[in-house]
Amino acid sequence: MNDLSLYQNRIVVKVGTSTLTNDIGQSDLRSFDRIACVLSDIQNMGHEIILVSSGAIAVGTNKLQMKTRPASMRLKQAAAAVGQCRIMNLYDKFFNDYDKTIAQILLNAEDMENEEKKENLTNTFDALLEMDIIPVVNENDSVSYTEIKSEDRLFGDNDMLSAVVAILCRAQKLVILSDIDGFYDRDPRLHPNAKRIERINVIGEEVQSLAGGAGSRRGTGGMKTKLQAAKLAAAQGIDTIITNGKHPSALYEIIKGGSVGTLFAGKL
Ligand SMILES: Nc1ncnc2c1ncn2[C@@H]1O[C@H](COP(=O)(O)OP(=O)(O)O)[C@@H](O)[C@H]1O
Ligand SMILES: N[C@@H](CCC(=O)OP(=O)(O)O)C(=O)O
Repeated sequence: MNDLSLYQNRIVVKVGTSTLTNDIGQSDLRSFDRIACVLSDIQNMGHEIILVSSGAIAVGTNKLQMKTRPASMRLKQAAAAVGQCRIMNLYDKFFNDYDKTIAQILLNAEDMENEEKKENLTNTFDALLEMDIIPVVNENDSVSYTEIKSEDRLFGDNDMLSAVVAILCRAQKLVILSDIDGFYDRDPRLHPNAKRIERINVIGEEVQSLAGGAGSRRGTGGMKTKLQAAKLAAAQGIDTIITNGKHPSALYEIIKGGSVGTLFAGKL
């Protein structure tokens, strides 16, 4: 393949905190299991899968029996360090049930700014995928937590991280599993009559004005960062689909090119 083409069978799937934890902040084990099952099955169908997973801070907060998400950066980073172990342990357990091997990759914005590091990362992803291993990616929160620090959140949200990974790995599709069925003409939590939009070809100002912030205490970024991510991916020809993480079986339709959630069409 030449340098600009995409791997037709390569998919990056991003899953948010609100899909991996329940309303009282505990790990949603059924959700971990469903995601592991569908991704393993899709890999068995010949697709290459990269999973970008949030959840480290929320799961760490719970494991440390902190009553609420910590406010200080040092405690958030400590919670992330604890929670990252826990989520990898859960993924390992569930993927193992489906006979799959996973690998952990933790990244920071700086890793993307350095050509040598980028090349090392690409080589690692390619080698893992060649061996049918499913990489599980998160931001390396304990080293630099840009989500807390950066005002514009250009990299610091895992929505953006998933787009950056999709571009780095030249994936054909980016699927963002959220706590909502897709992108609506208004935030459905605030406007019950909001309508889901099936397809968006251009992410201009008009579309951006429809996006609100996070819908739950557990999610961060909301639709704003998902649009930023979709826009970044679209510019490299990558399709982004936003759909509900409670029903990851939607991925079967998505790989067939069916209409699920909201499609942001990639355009070069
Ligand atoms: N136009 C919109 N369409 C759909 N959801 C929206 C929109 N604007 C804001 N939202 C909010 O974005 C939330 C999803 O983002 P987020 O809270 O970051 O969750 P997650 O971590 O699961 O991705 C929804 O629950 C919803 O309340
Ligand atoms: N790196 C952080 C995730 C931050 C984040 O973007 O969360 P989310 O909005 O749930 O995708 C963590 O693992 O807790």
